[in-house]
Amino acid sequence: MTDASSTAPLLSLRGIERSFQLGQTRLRALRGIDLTVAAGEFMAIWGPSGSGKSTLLNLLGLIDQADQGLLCFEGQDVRQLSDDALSDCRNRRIGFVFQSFNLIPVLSALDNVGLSLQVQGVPATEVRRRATEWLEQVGLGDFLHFRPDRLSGGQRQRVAIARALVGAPRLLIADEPTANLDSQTSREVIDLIERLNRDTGVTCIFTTHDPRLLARVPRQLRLQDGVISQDSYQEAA
Ligand SMILES: Nc1ncnc2c1ncn2[C@@H]1O[C@H](COP(=O)(O)OP(=O)(O)OP(=O)(O)O)[C@@H](O)[C@H]1O
Repeated sequence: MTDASSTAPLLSLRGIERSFQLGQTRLRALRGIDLTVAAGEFMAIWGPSGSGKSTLLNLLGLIDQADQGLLCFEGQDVRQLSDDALSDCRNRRIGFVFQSFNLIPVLSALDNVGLSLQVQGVPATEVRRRATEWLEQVGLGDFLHFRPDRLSGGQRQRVAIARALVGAPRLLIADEPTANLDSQTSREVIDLIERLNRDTGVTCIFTTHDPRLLARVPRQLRLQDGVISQDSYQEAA
């Protein structure tokens, strides 16, 4: 990352376009997105099915690249990064949570959370210490040795959140983290993400279909037909 990273917003998007070719037609999933996200924000992206939420989240998580426009992560234009630098940025600075949890079924909660640190060559005692600490943070201190099939959906998502944050990323990206959970558990998961955002300062961005989950979220970005139709920050300004 460049020297600009200390003062720049975490994410800055200008004129972002993303299209997909479907047979003869070109589908414009994002049609000119301008967005600035400061470090430490907690933001929900919501809106109808097909409005471009996942497409935008994939760009913010550096999983996908725009066809047009400028996207800077910590002040760095991501188009200027080599594939290796982009992967390194994604692996070290961004944690991901998915709607279907994506835990490894044969590993305990502790090993699921510690795996990425182990792969990075962190010593085993340190891996264990940090994974235990994170599982305690998400309220699963009594479930360290449970495999995913012995955990409820809400508990699995908590393991996934611990796994996403154990490497101390700058950004947590969660694509519909509550889609497979009942409404009470969904609220608990969003409350947990909100507390972790407050306590650790990690920037958190998640997508949802469910407007009932927005009450605790300071910034709400509504997408419709590939454009931002509402941004609660701009309305408040
Ligand atoms: N890889 C792809 N190939 C072709 N079309 C795609 C692809 N990804 C997304 N699209 C299209 O782009 C548009 C936006 O999709 P996206 O998944 O971002 O919407 P969404 O708001 O996340 O929808 P949902 O709430 O149903 O998940 C949709 O019309 C979708 O069909």
